[in-house]
Amino acid sequence: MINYSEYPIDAASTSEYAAMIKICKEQLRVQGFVSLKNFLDSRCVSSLVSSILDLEQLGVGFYSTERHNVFLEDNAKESSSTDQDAKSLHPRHIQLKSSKLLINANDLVRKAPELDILFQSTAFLHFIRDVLQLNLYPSSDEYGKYYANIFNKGDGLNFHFDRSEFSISLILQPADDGGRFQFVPNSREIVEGWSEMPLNTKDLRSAIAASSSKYTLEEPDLAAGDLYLFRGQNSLHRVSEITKGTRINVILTFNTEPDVMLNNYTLQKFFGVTRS
Ligand SMILES: O=C(O)CCC(=O)C(=O)O
Ligand SMILES: [Fe+2]
Repeated sequence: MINYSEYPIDAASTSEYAAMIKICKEQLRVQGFVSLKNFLDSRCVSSLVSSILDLEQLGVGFYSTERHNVFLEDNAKESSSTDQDAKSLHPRHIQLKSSKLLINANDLVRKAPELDILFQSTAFLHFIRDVLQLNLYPSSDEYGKYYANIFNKGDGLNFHFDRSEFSISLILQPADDGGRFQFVPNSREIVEGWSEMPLNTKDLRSAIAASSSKYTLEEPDLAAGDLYLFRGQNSLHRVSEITKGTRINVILTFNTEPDVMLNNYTLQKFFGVTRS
């Protein structure tokens, strides 16, 4: 399942393990992002993709479509305060659209047992603890401990800063066109200073170029089987609109406290479930 020859997460006392952790930590420190190419072997990826697509075919999953600003904050109060604010093109006032289909852990567990094995694996837990340098606990939320996101044509996750400190994601299938993961490391400050929110890659590049040269737009090549860890709180990012094919990824949820549960708002809005 895991490509242990390249990623010896099961051999924590070896120098190869130490070297791998060092590289991951350094990339995370500099960019807030690290990807591990081919973390899952191709058999495991194919099996997960077909299980997830079968579930989608059966009508399992919740399609959410929402509007949000880059800060994922409610701006209703500010935008109604003055006419000028209402006309402002400042990122805080621009509502962006995101949509995707989500299949929760409860629906995945029987069809995709590999995910559960990976999620429960102590070697994997120790590995992400070592890279993120945090005492992490696997989520015990029956819906949110892991979940698949399926992006079809027209779907995407528009520009935002995450609310959570970090995310751990497995890419199972990139889109045939579009669906690019793009991010601007440590960009919160410049984005807050923009008078106009760029809405596409070209305008984003110009807006970045107009500020200090220390900012860059990163667009890592993410392929099937890659694992990535991302600190998304201060780095503007998105999954650009899918223009061809289907993008599938799985989010694995680890928290800095044990027994964290998703709140009802998130469960209803993105998972389409209410806890019984
Ligand atoms: O799907 C991805 O690769 C990124 C997802 C993301 O940015 C998020 O869930 O906040
Ligand atoms: Fe995000």
